[in-house]
Amino acid sequence: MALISLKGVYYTYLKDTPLEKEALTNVSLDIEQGERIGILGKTGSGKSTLIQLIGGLIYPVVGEIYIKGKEIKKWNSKELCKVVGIVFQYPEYQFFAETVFEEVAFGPRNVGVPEEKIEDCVRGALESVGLSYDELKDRSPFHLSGGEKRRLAIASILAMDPEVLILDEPTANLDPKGKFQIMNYIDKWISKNNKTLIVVSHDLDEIVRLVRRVIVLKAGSLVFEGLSEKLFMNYKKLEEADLDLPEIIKIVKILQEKGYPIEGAFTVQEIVERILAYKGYKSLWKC
Ligand SMILES: Nc1ncnc2c1ncn2[C@@H]1O[C@H](COP(=O)(O)OP(=O)(O)OP(=O)(O)O)[C@@H](O)[C@H]1O
Repeated sequence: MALISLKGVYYTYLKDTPLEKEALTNVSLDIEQGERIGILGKTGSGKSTLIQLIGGLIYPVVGEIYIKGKEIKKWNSKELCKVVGIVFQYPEYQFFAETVFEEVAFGPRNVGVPEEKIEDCVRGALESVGLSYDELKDRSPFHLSGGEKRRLAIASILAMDPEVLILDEPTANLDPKGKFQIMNYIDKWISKNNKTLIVVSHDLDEIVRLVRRVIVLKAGSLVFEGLSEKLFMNYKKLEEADLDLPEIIKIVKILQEKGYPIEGAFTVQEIVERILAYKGYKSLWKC
């Protein structure tokens, strides 16, 4: 039994009004415990709608969603928060507490973690994202740097120890160092705790660093599902979905168009090896 299962899901905003908009069309998807999956798609393709459905914030108009085998409408919202934790886009805009401690403590208190365990919970969550409990606990969340704010927002979800962590554009608007730190901390937390990860992005470069399996949405429909390596050689799916090609895929595309035999090469090393062999040069790695 999959941890999360979507069966023929449709979702329509403002149904039966002149502004009716079908945001998802017949989406079926299984996500297993411990899996890391990326959701790619350009703006308006239905990514946020999909994660709101998985988080039980909205319900399918047609189709069903099962979390741990139980139909999503049958879940109590607090219980579901312990299973699915969502970090929305620009989560720092939703800070409300006066101190970092209170910001992180809100979630675990809300899902019923006993008061005597809250301090450990907050400390552990902050440390998971590289923030010092002792230095920051009494500071205002609003006075942190951009990267620290984003890490704090992620910590406030980690503090609930969800089985599935969903991140919507986790590194949007961060500098390269901030992006790297966030991806690193998420990677470690997921591996150490054997959690399930769903990352939403329009940036394949970012997604493939965290996940192996990718789905691509185009105008609410699932147009690709498979390992990221497959998407790598199948870049037309990305072009079809109007997504920017990552630099490495642009190179693959040029080489393929020029007739280099790189079919089946998935890494930069494999591609270079193929070109060297084709040109009659020795391997850089095997000599
Ligand atoms: N509350 C709403 N009312 C009406 N239409 C909506 C609403 N929310 C989203 N939509 C529409 O549904 C479609 C899917 O939106 P969604 O936010 O899921 O896309 P997305 O892929 O997450 O986009 P982005 O990358 O910009 O966040 C879009 O056409 C959007 O305009």
